[in-house]
Amino acid sequence: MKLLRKRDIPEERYTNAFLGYGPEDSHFVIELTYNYGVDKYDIGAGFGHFGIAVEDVAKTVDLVKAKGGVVTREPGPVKGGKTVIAFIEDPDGYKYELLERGPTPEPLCQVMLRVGDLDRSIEFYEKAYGMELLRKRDNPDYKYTIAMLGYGPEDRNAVMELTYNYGVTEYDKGNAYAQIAIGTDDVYRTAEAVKLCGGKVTREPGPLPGISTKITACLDPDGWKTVFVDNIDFLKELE
Ligand SMILES: C[C@@H](O)C(=O)SC[C@H](NC(=O)CC[C@H](N)C(=O)O)C(=O)NCC(=O)O
Repeated sequence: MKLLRKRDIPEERYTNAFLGYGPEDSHFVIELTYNYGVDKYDIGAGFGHFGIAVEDVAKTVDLVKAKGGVVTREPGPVKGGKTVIAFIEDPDGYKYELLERGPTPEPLCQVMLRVGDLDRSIEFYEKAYGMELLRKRDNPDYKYTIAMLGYGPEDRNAVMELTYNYGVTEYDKGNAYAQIAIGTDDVYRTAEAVKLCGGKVTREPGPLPGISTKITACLDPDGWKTVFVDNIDFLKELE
């Protein structure tokens, strides 16, 4: 990944770094936050991983190992499937799944979150967030079902991978993973849609003090947070 932007907000005692495979106005990126003086977080059990598509998982794993990175699952076909995967862990314990695929404009391709009722989540992500259910796959041998949802095909866009483990309805979310951010043309309408679908709006829509970017924040049925950011305001912020 490339470091795209770093900003220090001393008055709020944190520093952000934005990393990804392409510019923030057209790519999914990871926002890492350092809160002054805090060097450890609890990742919890609900957050799964970020997915990165690579053309050769084994070669990537060798590179990760050569740089002293931690590999928690060696390359090989996913249990119950064919896709070659591996898992690596960053220095804070966040997991990254490497997925073997052809070339893609969006290598940073997934956020996996565990949910307690897959159909409830699918309905919410479709109706409140306007995502499309791209595929759903049950893996009875390993007692889980996944649903991929997003705004475009998986081979060219970052998607949400929601995982339901049979019989598990709740997860400890820890205090490390914060949120995904999604662009919207109208934060007010988005907040309305979320409320109509039974989601909880935790930050009413409106401009942020100081920078005037309009945002709204909400929780999905499992309590996973999403921040919606006005598309035009966001582009101005990047200027
Ligand atoms: C290719 C795509 O389908 C996957 O990579 S699925 C990855 C798979 N997911 C799970 O097992 C989810 C259920 C699990 N109990 C959880 O909550 O994480 C996976 O991680 N497989 C591991 C493996 O070694 O194959």
